[in-house]
Amino acid sequence: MDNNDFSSRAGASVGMTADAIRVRGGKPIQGRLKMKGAKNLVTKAMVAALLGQTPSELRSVPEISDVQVVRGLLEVYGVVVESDGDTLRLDPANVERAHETSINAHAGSSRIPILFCGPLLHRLGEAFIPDLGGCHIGDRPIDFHLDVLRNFGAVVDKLPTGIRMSAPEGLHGAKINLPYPSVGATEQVLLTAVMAKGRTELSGAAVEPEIMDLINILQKMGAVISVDTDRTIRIEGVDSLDGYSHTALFDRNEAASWACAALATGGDVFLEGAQQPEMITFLNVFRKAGGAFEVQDDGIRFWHPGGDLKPVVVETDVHPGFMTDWQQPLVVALAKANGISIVHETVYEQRFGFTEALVKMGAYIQIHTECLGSHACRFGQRNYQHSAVIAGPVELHGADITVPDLRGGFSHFVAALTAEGESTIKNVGIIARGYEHFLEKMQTLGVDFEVIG
Ligand SMILES: CC(=O)N[C@H]1[C@@H](OP(=O)(O)OP(=O)(O)OC[C@H]2O[C@@H](n3ccc(=O)[nH]c3=O)[C@H](O)[C@@H]2O)O[C@H](CO)[C@@H](O)[C@@H]1O
Ligand SMILES: C=C(OP(=O)(O)O)C(=O)O
Repeated sequence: MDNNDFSSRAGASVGMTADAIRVRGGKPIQGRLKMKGAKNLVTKAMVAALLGQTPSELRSVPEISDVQVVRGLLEVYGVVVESDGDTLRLDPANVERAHETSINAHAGSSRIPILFCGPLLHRLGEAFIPDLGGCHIGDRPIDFHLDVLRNFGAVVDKLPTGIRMSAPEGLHGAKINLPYPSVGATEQVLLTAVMAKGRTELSGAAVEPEIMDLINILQKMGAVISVDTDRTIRIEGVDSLDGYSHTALFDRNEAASWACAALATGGDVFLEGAQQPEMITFLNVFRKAGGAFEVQDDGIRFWHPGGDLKPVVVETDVHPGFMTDWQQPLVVALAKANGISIVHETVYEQRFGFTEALVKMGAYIQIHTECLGSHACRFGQRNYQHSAVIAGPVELHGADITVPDLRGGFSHFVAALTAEGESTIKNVGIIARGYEHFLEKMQTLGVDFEVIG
């Protein structure tokens, strides 16, 4: 499936019919937006419902296309999914009767199918996983996932169309050490270990807030999980789990995106539902770059307080570091800062493709293969273009842009908001993967735009 097909399908699945928009920039964004549950938690929470003997209820579910994709997958497996406003009720009672192990229909649209393995192996004894989707920001291998599953006793066969798995002897607890604190692989361990026979010890785990919220959910279901301060997670397998009732953690990535949009445009936004603990690292960088914020009980206000924006040196990292999904809109604000900034991307090897469009719009950005942050990362000696030097301040001008991926697309949109003149942005449907009611939010914030395709 090419990106344009996916873009329009993604947007249309959540009522975003636009595929191209024209934006007239140069106006600060202003207004109040509500942050719903995190894309990176909600989709996994939906998979967790497969493990329950009784129905689950998930609240604050955003209307984004990644949620639709996972809903479609669950329905293929016989899970009955009902929505009422932003609440989902997921009933897995029919999974054994439906006994569907092939989810080819959704190949290529999301990375979540790989997380179905553990729950399906527990429930059905087998699983088939097609080629995965998600943003094209590096190779995104699944070797850690497959190693993890083999450790639990799964038999893995790679086929030309995907991966077939079975667990002839059932799954048993394991001692696992991740070579890198991968978010997905940590979730794979959690979703598999909770019902594996015996104990699992995972060292080198990722501890992102979305993972902690998934642990909250699994504990509500009856799982026994402890997290140590040294990235070790211990799980005692149980024989059965119930459904859960849970309000999803807010989307800190969406919040950071709109905060950067306010900074870059000289604007002022109040993000209802945003919370400080999950954003501490972002808030520090936002302040150092010249932004102002105020934490309130019901959300966080972000604004540009006037004066020059300041250059910063940032290294993306696993939590509690600066999240890789935050750097793209920040780069646009840094293009407007007075001086030279550096962003060293240490999580994905190819996450600066989006800067080409910014350069076309007048930004001064150079990408280097060297590690320009404070420490050498996995990509330093491997010829990956993973450090960006951004010199400002520059005035951006409008351009014709095609959205390459979710966060890169959002940064193009921010660039168009700050630019002199008009920009046309194509492939905007991809933005609906992770940003709820994007066009409506643009209206709320006073953006001058029209849908052109
Ligand atoms: C749906 C979701 O939650 N997506 C998030 C998740 O992606 P995702 O879970 O895919 O990201 P990972 O944390 O697994 O990836 C981190 C790094 O580990 C590497 N790796 C990962 C798995 C593997 O089997 N082998 C391997 O080498 C990846 O190529 C990457 O370089 O965490 C990322 C890092 O916070 C975020 O940017 C994504 O928004
Ligand atoms: C990389 C991202 O998502 P995914 O892992 O779903 O592609 C993202 O949200 O920026």
